Amino acid sequence: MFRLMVTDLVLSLPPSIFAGLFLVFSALVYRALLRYKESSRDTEFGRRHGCQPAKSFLHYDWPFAIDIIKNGFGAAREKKLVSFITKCLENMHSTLEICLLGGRGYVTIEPKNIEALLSTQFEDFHFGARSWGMHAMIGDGIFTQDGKEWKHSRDILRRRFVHMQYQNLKGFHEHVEDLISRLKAAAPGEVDLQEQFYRLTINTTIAMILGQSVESFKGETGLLFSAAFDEASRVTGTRVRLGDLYYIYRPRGFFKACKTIREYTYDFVAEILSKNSKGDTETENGSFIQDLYDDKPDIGLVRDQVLNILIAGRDTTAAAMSYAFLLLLRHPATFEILRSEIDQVVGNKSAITRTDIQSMPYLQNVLKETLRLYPSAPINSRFCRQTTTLPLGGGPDGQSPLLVPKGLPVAYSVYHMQRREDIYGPDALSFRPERWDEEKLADIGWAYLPFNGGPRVCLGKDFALMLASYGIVRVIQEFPKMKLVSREDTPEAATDRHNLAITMSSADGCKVILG
Ligand code: HEM
Repeated sequence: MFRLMVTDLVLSLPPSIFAGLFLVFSALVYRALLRYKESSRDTEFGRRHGCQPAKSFLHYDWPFAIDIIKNGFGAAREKKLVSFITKCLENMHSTLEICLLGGRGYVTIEPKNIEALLSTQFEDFHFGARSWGMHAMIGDGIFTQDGKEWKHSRDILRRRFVHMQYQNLKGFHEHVEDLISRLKAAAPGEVDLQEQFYRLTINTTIAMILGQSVESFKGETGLLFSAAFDEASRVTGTRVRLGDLYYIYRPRGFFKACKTIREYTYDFVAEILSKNSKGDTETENGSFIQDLYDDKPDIGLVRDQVLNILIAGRDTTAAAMSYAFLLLLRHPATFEILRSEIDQVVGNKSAITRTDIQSMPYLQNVLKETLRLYPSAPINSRFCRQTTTLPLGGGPDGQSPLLVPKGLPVAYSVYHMQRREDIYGPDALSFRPERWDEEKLADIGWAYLPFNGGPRVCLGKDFALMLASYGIVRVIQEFPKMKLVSREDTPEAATDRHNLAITMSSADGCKVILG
């Protein structure tokens, strides 16, 4: 009876609908066949490369791992997402398979696998969905591009960065002294250093890229721009974490914030280009923008590239400086060693040079150790471009390769890798800058990676380390007696709450009494 009804229905359909249904059905069958063919090709590929199934799997109790998603969102609300992820990774092998909402992927904290992702098998992986979530804020630029477009952007920008590397640090002076004046105005009271460092890094990064004094950013424009930038970065961080579901998160105010920063940046770029064309540029740094424009004469594209560098440069360096102070002030003996190194090398001198910084090995160790415990980009990911393997993580001992089919995401956590006791020793969680003088860390290689490695290694590493060093030296010279507002006994306690967006920062800031 049912069969007859269906036959009647089909025969009563106009021929065009019938043809349409037939096409859809054929397409579905074709896709299923293709998937089947691909997966048998992948299995064959895995067999040839000695791949074994993953040793560890993310444990969940509810179907589709909904409990993990729910608890993860809860932890993020309480600023405890990093600790939540730490718990999930506990007692696991260094590479594990996860399956969330039916989507499979790997998470790794294994140096060899991370080296494969970022360097030795660079061509097998790309950014994938990560870039889509960033697009509304920063458009197309070095941070969102892949393949040929990325390579082109990188070549152009690298030339500018290499050039900057040989500059003395005079460009930082004005902005660091502005910071010191703001702190002096607040002394001897309480101040959140983290907020102040954000202001310092946005000013210096803008000055470096736009090549003119930041006068135009001072006052209301600068504040509006910074507030919009904060809001847009915060939302963009969550959109990036949502992968290809990024578009479902669109809180009120987000698109307005994106519009504000995009319009302001467009105007700044246009103004500089117009000044350049009249021969009116204040410093030779104006050529940063000019280089980009000469390469592709489209102000919108130059604007996007500028925003890409801003997002890469602002939060990362400010967070590193804040965590450095949090750690130093919880370890007064370490603070004292650094203070006395500063005293010996530069005394009260305020114009710090590159040579001064290079003569302070303890300061370099402090920054290295800070970025080990709190890497600014703690968790990152890549998507597989073509079916490949990861060197480790498969088989009963986790020593066999793993098959990575095309399209699969692989997340890597530098944060957790840099805290591994089997690599850094039983005191891996302690802040101990001296460890960097020990021989066993001399060949640390891919197990220390705050600036990434391989072809996409951070372009601003030298800039960031010089600025952070300069800022730390000046703040300690001026306020050698500063104290944390709430001094916890355990070094980790107060920094345990983090904002995890694209970068990580202390959710409670770095509140100090300047003394
Ligand atoms: C402590 C400070 C910093 C840290 C820890 C840091 C870390 C990183 C990391 C981990 C990446 C790789 C991201 C990825 O491929 O997924 C990266 C890329 C990048 N960084 Fe930094 N960064 C810092 C400061 C800066 C600064 C100050 C600038 C510029 C002013 C900058 C410019 C860039 C650029 C342009 C890229 C993209 C490189 C590419 O994809 O080819 N960074 N950074």
